[in-house]
Amino acid sequence: MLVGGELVDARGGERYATVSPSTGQLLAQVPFAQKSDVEAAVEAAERAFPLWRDLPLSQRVATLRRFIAVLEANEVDLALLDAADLGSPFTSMRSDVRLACELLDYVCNAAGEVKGQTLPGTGGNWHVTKREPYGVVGRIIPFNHPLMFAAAKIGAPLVMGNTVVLKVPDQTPLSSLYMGELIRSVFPPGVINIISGDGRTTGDTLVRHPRIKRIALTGSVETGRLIQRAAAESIVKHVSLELGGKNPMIVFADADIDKAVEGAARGMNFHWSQGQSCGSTTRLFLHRDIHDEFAQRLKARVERIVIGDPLDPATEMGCVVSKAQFDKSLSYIAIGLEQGATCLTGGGRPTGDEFAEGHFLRPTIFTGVRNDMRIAQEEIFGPVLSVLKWDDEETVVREANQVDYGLTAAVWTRDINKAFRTIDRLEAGFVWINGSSSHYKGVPFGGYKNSGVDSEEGIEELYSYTQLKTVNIVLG
Ligand SMILES: NC(=O)C1=CN([C@@H]2O[C@H](COP(=O)(O)OP(=O)(O)OC[C@H]3O[C@@H](n4cnc5c(N)ncnc54)[C@H](O)[C@@H]3O)[C@@H](O)[C@H]2O)C=CC1
Ligand SMILES: O=Cc1ccc(S(=O)(=O)O)cc1
Repeated sequence: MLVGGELVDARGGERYATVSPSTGQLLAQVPFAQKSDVEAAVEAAERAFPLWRDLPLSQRVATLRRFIAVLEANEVDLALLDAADLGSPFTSMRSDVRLACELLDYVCNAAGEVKGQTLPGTGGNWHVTKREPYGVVGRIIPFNHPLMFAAAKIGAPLVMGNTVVLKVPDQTPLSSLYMGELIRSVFPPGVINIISGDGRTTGDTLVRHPRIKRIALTGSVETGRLIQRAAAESIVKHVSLELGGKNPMIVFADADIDKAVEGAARGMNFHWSQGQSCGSTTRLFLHRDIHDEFAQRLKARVERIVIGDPLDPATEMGCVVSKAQFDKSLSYIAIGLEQGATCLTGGGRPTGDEFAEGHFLRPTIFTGVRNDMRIAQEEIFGPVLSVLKWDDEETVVREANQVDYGLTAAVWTRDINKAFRTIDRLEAGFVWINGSSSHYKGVPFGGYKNSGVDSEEGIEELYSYTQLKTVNIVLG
């Protein structure tokens, strides 16, 4: 782990194993941070804060640019670690490293735009606002895009003058820990601290720390709720949450079918993460007139996806991260069948000796899904797509909204009026018209309803790592 500029173990020597999801082999024993280790990381971040805060913005930006250069120079190694630890394809993990660099580049460019205001004077007085960092920020990330989240999600708090304690994912810690080694000499000691461990001890201690006012989580709804409660039991905190999704993609009969079939396959992120991305469009609403043809074309499309060894550059889809995620997907496949849906393709492990040891699953499509079925309501976080048939606009919008989540949604039509009418009524924070899956530089991403609080990736994220101070200059 990286604490106060030093590479350290847990003080008591506690470690846990991280295992390859594609072969079952032990990859490494990594430090398991206990309460005293979290305390040490927070103290190091507190010590580093005044100097980092007082650096001119240009110097903080220059430091982040050196960080980007280190990531770029180590793209292959970082991507290999993620492919080995997570099971996603090496080529996708290379693009994750580049995405992290792009997101960091945006943060560097946008930082100067985070400004205060001058307000109309009262009685000759002046009133100005300024933005100040919080101090130490606690940043907690999930397993599914390990390096991308570890690198990109520390950009905004750091550039705004905060120091950070980053809690890396339990299941996929290797790339984040290696990143700590690589950036040790880039940042002044204690500005960025990187700790590994679990949620219950390591994460919870960070969340409850009485001198951390600002906590940010990317993770599940369940963890988001636990964190809101734990934070509130400690002090009053600013908690931002990027959580799960059960995201609808609505295809009208007039859509460009070739593009929409590709959009549905890409929207599931089979290629990027075996469906383990919270923005995945996992509920596909097809208009009755195009349903059968669309479903057949999508089946053919996903059956062409090359499943294989995550380390092989030719692999398009790897395996899911753990036995727990594998079993979860299989149990939802069983539930889908039990509740009367039809498995159009997939439904289990691919055949072949090379898939016997790993957590490999075929891309799975269910048709005949009703909106009240569990596979239409609950986040599976695996390669399982639910297809629902629709007839009228009002019903499809109601059903699309009839879930507890509200992260992303997609609408496919050639009619701009239909498109806007529909997106205006969809309860989701990030909506595509004739698109899916993509994130765009500087464009905010965040959820409605149980999918989160606040947004990231746009200027609002930078503001969210500042607190507002109003200064009254009394002249009158
Ligand atoms: N909205 C978004 O941008 C994204 C959301 N996600 C969501 O993340 C979930 C999958 O990732 P997982 O790693 O399984 O999520 P998770 O919620 O189990 O864990 C996420 C992180 O929170 C930590 N954690 C767990 N319990 C904690 C506690 N009580 N206190 C403090 N920290 C705790 C974990 O150690 C881990 O580092 C899915 O629900 C997915 O939708 C994933 C990626 C992006
Ligand atoms: O920052 C880019 C980003 C954020 C979230 C996701 S997903 O939620 O896992 O889809 C992907 C990329």
